Parts: sequence; structure tokens; C-alpha cells
Amino acid sequence: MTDRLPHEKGFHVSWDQLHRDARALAWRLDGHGPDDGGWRMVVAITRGGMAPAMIVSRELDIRTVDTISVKSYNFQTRAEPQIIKAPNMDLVGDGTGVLIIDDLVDTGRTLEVVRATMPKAHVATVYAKPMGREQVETFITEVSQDTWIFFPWDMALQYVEPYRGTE
Ligand SMILES: O=P(O)(O)OC[C@H]1O[C@H](OP(=O)(O)OP(=O)(O)O)[C@H](O)[C@@H]1O
Ligand code: HPA
Ligand SMILES: [Mg+2]
Repeated sequence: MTDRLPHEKGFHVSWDQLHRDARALAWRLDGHGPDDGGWRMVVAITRGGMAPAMIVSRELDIRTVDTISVKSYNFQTRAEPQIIKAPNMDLVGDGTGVLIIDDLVDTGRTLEVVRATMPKAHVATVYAKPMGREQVETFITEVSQDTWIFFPWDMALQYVEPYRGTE
């Protein structure tokens, strides 16, 4: 697709960092729900939104958690987002008091599709790139558009050569 740049930089996020950043997201959202009831439900965008959604719902003591499944990428190549599974719309209603959580926004296409199904929900991501930033009401860290974010569930610890090499 033409809306993607080659990724010149990598931003590697550890579990520890993800936990800190998702907690920071929860604290930023705390007290900013609708006046007449606050946040009543979390909807995680699978799969990347599930770990942050768990941390946010734990911090904010929200027990009603559902998922929306959107598939947008095959590895680093973008395709049109497809909703594979919707949340329980009896619980979601028009989205008032609902927090939609994802790990990041990149082009914003995933969130565009998701927001259309829950127009009054509040969208929050841990990380954001400039192209999709307007699709998100609350986020923690912005990275440049040519950065690929590597999440801890996609990585493993492995040996690296010393900087000066070996004989
Ligand atoms: O703003 P966009 O350009 O739409 O990209 C962002 C979306 O892409 C990734 O999900 P992906 O579709 O790869 O699925 P996954 O969460 O199951 O890994 C990421 O977790 C976001 O949901
Ligand atoms: O930068 C990214 N990292 C991981 N998954 C993604 N999906 C879209 N952009 C990204
Ligand atoms: Mg995702």
C-alpha cells in the first residue's frame, strides 16, 4: 500500500515498559469518563490491545471487558481492516462510557473502522504515530511514522555480539 513508508527505525518495547506505559494511560484516563457514570466498559482491539486493556481495566477497576477483532496487517504489510468479531452491542450501546483500547495507532485505518461501530466511545492507545493521531483521544508516547514498534509478545531474548566484536 502507498500509505506505508519503509521503517527506518525500530522502537523495542519490553514487558516492563509496556506495563509502565499502559499504567500511565490508565492514570491519564482516570476521572475523565462521562460525568454521569464514568468509564463503565473496556473494549480491547485484538490482539495487540488485549495486554494494555487488561492493565487499564485493572487500574480503573472496570470489570466489563469485551473485544473487537480487527485484522489489518500480515506482518508489516497493510491490508484493508476487517471486523472479524464484534463486541456485545447490548452492553456497548452507543459507546457512552466505553473505553476502546489498542496498543498503537499507525495509519488510523483500524480505529476508523472501529469508531464507526461505537461513535460515542473514547479511544485510547499506548503509542501513536502522526498519521493516525487524530483517531485517538488519549495516548502516552508518540513515535515517528517511519518507526516500527516491536512489542514484547513478538520478541525473545537472544545473544548479541559485543560492540567491539571478538577475535
Ligand atoms: O492504525 P493502523 O495502520 O490501522 O494500525 C494499527 C493496528 O495494527 C496492529 O494490529 P494488527 O492488525 O496487525 O493485528 P494484531 O493486533 O492482531 O497484531 C496494531 O495492533 C493496531 O491494531
Ligand atoms: O509499528 C507497528 N508495530 C507493530 N504492529 C504494527 N501495526 C501497525 N504498525 C505497527
Ligand atoms: Mg492490533
